[in-house]
Amino acid sequence: MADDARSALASLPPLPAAFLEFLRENGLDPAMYSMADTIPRYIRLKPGMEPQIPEIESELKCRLDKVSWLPDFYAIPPEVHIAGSKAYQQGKIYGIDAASGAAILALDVKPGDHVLDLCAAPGAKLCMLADMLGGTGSLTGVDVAKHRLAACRTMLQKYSLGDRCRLFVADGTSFSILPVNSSLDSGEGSTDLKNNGNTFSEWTSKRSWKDRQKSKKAKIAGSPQPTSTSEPELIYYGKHSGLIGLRKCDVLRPSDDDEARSSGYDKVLVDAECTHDGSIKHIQKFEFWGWKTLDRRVLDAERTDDLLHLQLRLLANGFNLLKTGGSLVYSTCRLIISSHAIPIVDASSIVSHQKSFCVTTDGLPSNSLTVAQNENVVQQFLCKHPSAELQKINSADNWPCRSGSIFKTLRFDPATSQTSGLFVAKFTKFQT
Ligand SMILES: C[S@@+](CC[C@H](N)C(=O)[O-])C[C@H]1O[C@@H](n2cnc3c(N)ncnc32)[C@H](O)[C@@H]1O
Repeated sequence: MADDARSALASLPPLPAAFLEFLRENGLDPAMYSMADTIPRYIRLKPGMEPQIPEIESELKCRLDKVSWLPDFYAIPPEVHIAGSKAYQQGKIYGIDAASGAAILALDVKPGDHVLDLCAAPGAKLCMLADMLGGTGSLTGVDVAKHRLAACRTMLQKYSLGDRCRLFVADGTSFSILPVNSSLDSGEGSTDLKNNGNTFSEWTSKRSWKDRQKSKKAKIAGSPQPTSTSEPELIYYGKHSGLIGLRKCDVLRPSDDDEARSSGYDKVLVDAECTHDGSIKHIQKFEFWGWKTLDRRVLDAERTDDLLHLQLRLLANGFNLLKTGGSLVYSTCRLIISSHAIPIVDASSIVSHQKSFCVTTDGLPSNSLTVAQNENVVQQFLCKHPSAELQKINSADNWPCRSGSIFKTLRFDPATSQTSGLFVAKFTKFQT
């Protein structure tokens, strides 16, 4: 252990034995948990705001250090808060970790793409996706938590990025609405748009009587989260999202896998739900919450295993909605925790249809739970989806990350990348 790390570890309150054991089993250095204070905070500058850097620096009272490997990203000291600043309130900057920015770049969004963000809230990545699309294509954000998705809506509007977006409260494991099909007859621009409630008219935040009744009922019933069988709820769509003038029944029609292969999304992001507790900054919060809650909130086997299955189902459904030739990026916070490793699938059974697949131990213990929760999800997914292939992330050559245990996957380690840490895998769908 380096001297810096040792002295940083000495300044930490004692970590509970169960957690130290977990770290040991996973080949993780406890010193990483003292690092959160030294990892910079990252902001992304809205394109076109570069001339305003001196003004932003003087307002935040710190230098904006350009991140050489990531366009429009700047590092600032971790203690600087941006939320109270004018630059933030006026939508010139937003906070997003550099590794998250890399996951978006990995998607390689092109003008005109139809993009799906299946776990969109609170929306930093969604905003970056909208920026990359500019005034082209379409962006669909989905999240199961309505209040979190409402925060996305606020963000899109604040940064004037919502024009081509639509936001659905829905369960991402079963969401099946495809991008707006250009063959549908849109009445946009027509003078006699019939607003009879069956077609989309311009979006308004005012809710209809029917919607208000529905949410009243939901409140009485305790506002249940959408389940895989509930209908998706559209809570926002932009002026140029292509919906205006279309019949609701056409747009909201569930699709099947065959249809998605030809008319699905060009790009899909599955930034899956994780415990969050794996990120260094989150683990540090237990210092304040009390280490006793760590067992219940992080190391609880049932909860974390449920999460693993959720990640797999989100990935599988995101892939179903991808069109042939399209790309999907799957990302999770790097260190997610389960008390039961899913058995590693025999690589030879995958090699038969995944020639590029290759497992290396990569310095991690073979029973590593971080591997179980990241690479194993990828492995299990590849086993079940013969039309999926891992893709090399070309832009990653200059990134401060390393290969994951599966060839072509990436890991951003906090210590070496100076980010909060992320696991990233990119897939493409080919014709079977
Ligand atoms: C890691 S966060 C996503 C962060 C987001 N991509 C961003 O950049 O701000 C994971 C999100 O997944 C959502 N989620 C959890 N289960 C889901 C499900 N079944 N369907 C859709 N979203 C889900 C959570 O509500 C949470 O907002």
